[in-house]
Amino acid sequence: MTTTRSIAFIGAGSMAEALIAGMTKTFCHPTQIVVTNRQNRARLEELKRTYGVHAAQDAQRAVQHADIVILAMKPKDVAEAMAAVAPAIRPNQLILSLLAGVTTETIEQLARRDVAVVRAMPNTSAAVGLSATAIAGGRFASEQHLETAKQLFETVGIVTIVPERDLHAVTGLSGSGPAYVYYLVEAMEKAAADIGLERDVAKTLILQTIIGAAEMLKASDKHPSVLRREVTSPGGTTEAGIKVLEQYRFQEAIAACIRRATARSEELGNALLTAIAES
Ligand SMILES: NC(=O)C1=CN([C@@H]2O[C@H](COP(=O)(O)OP(=O)(O)OC[C@H]3O[C@@H](n4cnc5c(N)ncnc54)[C@H](O)[C@@H]3O)[C@@H](O)[C@H]2O)C=CC1
Ligand SMILES: O=C(O)[C@@H]1CCC=N1
Repeated sequence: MTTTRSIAFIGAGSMAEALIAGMTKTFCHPTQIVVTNRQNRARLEELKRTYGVHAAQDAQRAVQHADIVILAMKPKDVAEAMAAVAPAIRPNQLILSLLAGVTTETIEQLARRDVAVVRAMPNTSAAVGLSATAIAGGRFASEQHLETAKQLFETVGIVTIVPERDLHAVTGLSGSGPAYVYYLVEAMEKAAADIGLERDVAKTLILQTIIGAAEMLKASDKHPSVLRREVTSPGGTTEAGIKVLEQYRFQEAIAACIRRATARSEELGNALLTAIAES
């Protein structure tokens, strides 16, 4: 656990909380973190009570004293947030952006100075130490900055360094990915109720099925299609079920979903650029 760094969060929503929950276990002491937010004082108090972090109303002051500034507001809110804190940003700080679709170049522009920016795309499984995070460095980010960001996100899961152009695809795949899995579980729970299984029994079985399948994927070198075939007895139940998924073009639906989420990431970045140009 590091003892030297102080970290300021701008934005105190679900992603900030997921990161705080993970980081305070191994990366830093809760008192090294200060959380700021727009308006919602009750939310700050809640995070303070739950994790022992500091909470502050004055974002500029929080940024002034931070080594690492984590941007955790929605992309549409970043221009306003950065306008408020930009005067306090120092060249030796590291700005870590979690924002979907927003490039490091845009963040540098909003910071109004040559500052190290690392763009990260974690996911909410950070809350249980299992995020799949990808990071990319901006123009002024050194290897050391990337290493610091890597260490930070490694406390909440696995980290991979990618070229920045890949981050839109990462966002559509693993940033949004937990939601796709939850959607599958929702569908399985509804189906279980329809076929008459008791809710708690179904929930336990579904959860263990998901965990078991994930562990199998991790433990074996086999392609998912091979693992699927191992479940599928000729003329059996799985074959009958999978045929229905094929009729509903399940794989096409997933591909279209990930393509659309990836495109949306680009749109979010472009919409912000348009808003900045018009302001
Ligand atoms: N939720 C997720 O699964 C993931 C989210 N992200 C990114 O993380 C960022 C945050 O997402 P969530 O936590 O889901 O959003 P959220 O809506 O839960 O939280 C955003 C927070 O920012 C605050 N905020 C808004 N304007 C502000 C301002 N001007 N100054 C300070 N704080 C301000 C809001 O009050 C809110 O507490 C987004 O940019 C998103 O793209 C990245 C990976 C995964
Ligand atoms: O839905 C979103 O825009 C954010 C980015 C990735 C996950 N949640």
